[in-house]
Amino acid sequence: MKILTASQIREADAYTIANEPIPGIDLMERASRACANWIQTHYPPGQPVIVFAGKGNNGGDGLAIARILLEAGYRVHVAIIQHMEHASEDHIMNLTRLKALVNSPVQVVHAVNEMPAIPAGAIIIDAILGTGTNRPVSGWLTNVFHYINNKAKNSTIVSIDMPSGLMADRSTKNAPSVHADFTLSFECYKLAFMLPENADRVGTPVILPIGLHKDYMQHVSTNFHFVDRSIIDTLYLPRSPFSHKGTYGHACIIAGSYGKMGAAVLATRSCLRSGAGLVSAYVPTCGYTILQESIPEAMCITDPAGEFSGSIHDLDQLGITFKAIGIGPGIGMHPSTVKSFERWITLQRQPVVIDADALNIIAGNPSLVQFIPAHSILTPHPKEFERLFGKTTDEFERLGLLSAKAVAWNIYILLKGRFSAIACPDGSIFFNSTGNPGMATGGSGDVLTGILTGLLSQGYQPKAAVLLGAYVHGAAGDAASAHYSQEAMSAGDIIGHLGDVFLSIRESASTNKL
Ligand SMILES: NC(=O)C1=CN([C@@H]2O[C@H](COP(=O)(O)OP(=O)(O)OC[C@H]3O[C@@H](n4cnc5c(N)ncnc54)[C@H](O)[C@@H]3O)[C@@H](O)[C@H]2O)[C@@H](O)CC1
Ligand SMILES: [K+]
Repeated sequence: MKILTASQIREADAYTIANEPIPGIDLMERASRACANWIQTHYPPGQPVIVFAGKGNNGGDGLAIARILLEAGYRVHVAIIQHMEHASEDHIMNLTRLKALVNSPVQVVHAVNEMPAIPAGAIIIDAILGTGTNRPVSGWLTNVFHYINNKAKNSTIVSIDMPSGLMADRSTKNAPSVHADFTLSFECYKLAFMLPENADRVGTPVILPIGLHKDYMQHVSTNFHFVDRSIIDTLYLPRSPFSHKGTYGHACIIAGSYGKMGAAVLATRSCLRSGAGLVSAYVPTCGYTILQESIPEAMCITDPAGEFSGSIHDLDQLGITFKAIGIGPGIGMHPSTVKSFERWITLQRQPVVIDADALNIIAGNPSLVQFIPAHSILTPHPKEFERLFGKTTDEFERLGLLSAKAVAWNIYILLKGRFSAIACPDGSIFFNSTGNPGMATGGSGDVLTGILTGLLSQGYQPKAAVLLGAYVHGAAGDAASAHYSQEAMSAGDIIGHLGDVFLSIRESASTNKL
């Protein structure tokens, strides 16, 4: 799914109005009905509803939702927030329609002391500002937001299109905004929803299709995408009935050190569970028994240094042709490991997966960047990202940096998070849609490294591998949390659920082809 900017959404609205064609007021009615339906599906008519409406089209949506809910038997109170003098045309039209209803209560609020009381258990509809927000909110609106956020007990804030105060494409990290429980947003995710700085403002985003014109949506060009199932199904490569283990490549996981052999075990196991034909683990001698006993299906190559790896650079001399290599989980930062990694990276000619301490080694010696093979995949978490690329003032700036580095280094960078951001060498960014907080646990990243290496090994191109790998990793985490709970699940449980995810993708990909 494409993620559009506020101005592209305005263009999409205008294109739809002109080419469907449909009057703007009817498009607003469609959007408002989609919201009202969602509310009616989730909350019974007995609950009081308070609608806070601004003076633009977001407010117009609020007024239309109020009318539809009133007609459906809800008790609705409407407060128009006078944040500007003149109302939009469609706001005025919807106000007229609302006032035509018998006993419809409409109050105009000019100051925070005029705000209506919010009863316990109320559904608060926040339709003050939407994608038209063009500056951080200040002045008395700040107090209005504060009043709404300090809502009465058991009430729920449902923001329409955007939590008021948030800008779709710019940081409003330090500006006031409504903190929604749910944000019902039209047609597509907004960039602001993808960023951790807005997590407690957006609440749960719900995307409601409103039938914006297909031609516009197909042709509009954007750098930002949300990786949903429709993208994933097109990436999946079914295995050929005539294949053998050689078809799916020999993968190598370079991982582990004394006390961190679990990282090697997790990455190796997830690599095997992601379809590699053969998997070798390259580990220090101290990890030999651990690895062989826990994963009999994997081969094991040992580094003579003992408790850490110091001869990674000699791997190429073994005469084995690896189809894909993943390096980093648990390797540590012993000076010999650092030196050995530095030599090894200069010898690589095909895309590799680089994670954890391998990233920290590169951060400590930025001249290594020139040796990272084109289209390699780097998987930093935010701290590793900062060590590699430096600090940024907000997360929009960080996205810009992420994209610029992926272009400059000609690589894929997967920045881990709730919606992991995957930057591609062409500058585009894909946000992964799966995963949950239960995955914020030791070893989860090692599992991802193994999955990515396994996918590369069996012939996925790096872009397909990183998009599919991130999705599968998150989806297996979701399945694990459904089974064990977010608290009790561990990284190994993610591996345990990879099978369910591959089965389900295989099934829907083959159904789509019928
Ligand atoms: N155009 C269309 O056809 C549709 C628009 N829709 C709704 O229209 C919304 C966009 O409407 P508008 O473009 O009228 O904009 P908004 O309703 O978001 O904002 C209204 C006005 O508030 C003012 N404003 C901006 N920032 C402010 C700030 N920080 N403090 C105080 N005032 C500020 C601006 O003058 C802005 O035009 C969408 O979010 C969506 O809810 C939907 O009804 C779907 C269809
Ligand atoms: K809003």
